[in-house]
Amino acid sequence: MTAPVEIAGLGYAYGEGELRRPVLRDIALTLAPGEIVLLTGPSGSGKTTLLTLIGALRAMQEGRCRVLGEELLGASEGQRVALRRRIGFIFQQHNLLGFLTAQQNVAMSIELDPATSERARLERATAMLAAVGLSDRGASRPAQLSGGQRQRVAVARALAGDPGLILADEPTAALDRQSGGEVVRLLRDLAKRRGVPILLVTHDPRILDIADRIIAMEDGRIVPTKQAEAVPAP
Ligand SMILES: Nc1ncnc2c1ncn2[C@@H]1O[C@H](COP(=O)(O)OP(=O)(O)OP(=O)(O)O)[C@@H](O)[C@H]1O
Repeated sequence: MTAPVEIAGLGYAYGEGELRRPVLRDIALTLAPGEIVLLTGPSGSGKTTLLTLIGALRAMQEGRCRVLGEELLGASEGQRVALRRRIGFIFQQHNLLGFLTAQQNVAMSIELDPATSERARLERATAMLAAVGLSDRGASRPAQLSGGQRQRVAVARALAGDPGLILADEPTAALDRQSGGEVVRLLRDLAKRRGVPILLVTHDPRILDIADRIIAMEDGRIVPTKQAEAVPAP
């Protein structure tokens, strides 16, 4: 069986001609089913760019990147859009729609196939909100919720589509310790119960302990982490 994410020799540059600036070089990374990998590193080291490439949010330039069985190098926009529907995205800015209720925001990510009635979608959204501890807030709009509650709605939305992979960019940065801990526990449960791998960009030292593996980036490359260096030889 192939891994949910397999990357080799990935490179990426912004700009063209004289303005061309490489920001990712020779990246290799594999995620196993259910694995939680934290991606750390200084600002500007390329973490978000890597996340958006894996999430098929931008077109690949160089190397191999196979995500949920799809090769992204040379993939069409249509193929990338189809793949994005199979990925749950959680960003620091939760990107909830302000004019929709929490329940409607979550229901949005449930595939619009003809077999799923609107009622079934809303019921599933309600169940997902209950799973993140917000069963009584389905009718609230984002502005009526706390930062932690909004981020939990974003988690419910990312999970509602039954994703094969979760990509999260600083999901706890704006949260206090308790809310951040809750969000992280929800993600860990999902990874372990359903075998969904999670790649999570973070600067938040409070959540390092959920990781199966921590990788660090520096200047566009993956570098050995202190933790890995600290592991004694067998
Ligand atoms: N759209 C863009 N056009 C040109 N350069 C960009 C663009 N987006 C990012 N960059 C540059 O690419 C480099 C990597 O940025 P990226 O956002 O991937 O880093 P990061 O590690 O996620 O940083 P941070 O931790 O601050 O979010 C930075 O030097 C950044 O200025």
